[in-house]
Amino acid sequence: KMLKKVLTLVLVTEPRRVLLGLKKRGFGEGRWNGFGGKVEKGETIVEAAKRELEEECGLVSDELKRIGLLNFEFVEDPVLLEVHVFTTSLYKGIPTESSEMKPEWFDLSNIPFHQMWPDDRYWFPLFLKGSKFTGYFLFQGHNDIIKHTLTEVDTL
Ligand SMILES: CNc1cc(N2CCOCC2)nc(N)n1
Repeated sequence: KMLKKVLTLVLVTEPRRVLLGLKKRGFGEGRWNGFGGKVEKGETIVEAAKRELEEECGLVSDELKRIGLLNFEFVEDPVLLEVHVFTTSLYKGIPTESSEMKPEWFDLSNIPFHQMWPDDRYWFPLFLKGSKFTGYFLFQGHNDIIKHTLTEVDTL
């Protein structure tokens, strides 16, 4: 039976831009991504998403919208990652570099997919057009997707 790790991912948007952070260490180091991480004991998934957003880039948001549920498996690792994806355009604060992330705004026509997790090429277009989605990605290492499913859904 697979061990499951519940994680969060928050994408902050402005009309023609999305805020991404360059991961400075640890899992996904060197890749641009939304903000997020682990769900601690005693907090809900949304509370964890809000906490990680503030810890990683200094933004506070009261209104996170659930847009996706992604499951990641790695051939050589028994832990399944269950990533809850959120987005918001309502926030307070200025994006600020942290020990974990260096934040930068990207024009929607210039997303740095070559420097992101490879699965993002699949689901980012659904996120950008406002769809909700569920997906599964089987990785070999951290760069190769050997199998995936991705479905647009009406409700998560
Ligand atoms: C494996 N592919 C992933 C993983 C991931 N994250 C895992 C760690 O927590 C934050 C989100 N995020 C993306 N875009 N792709």
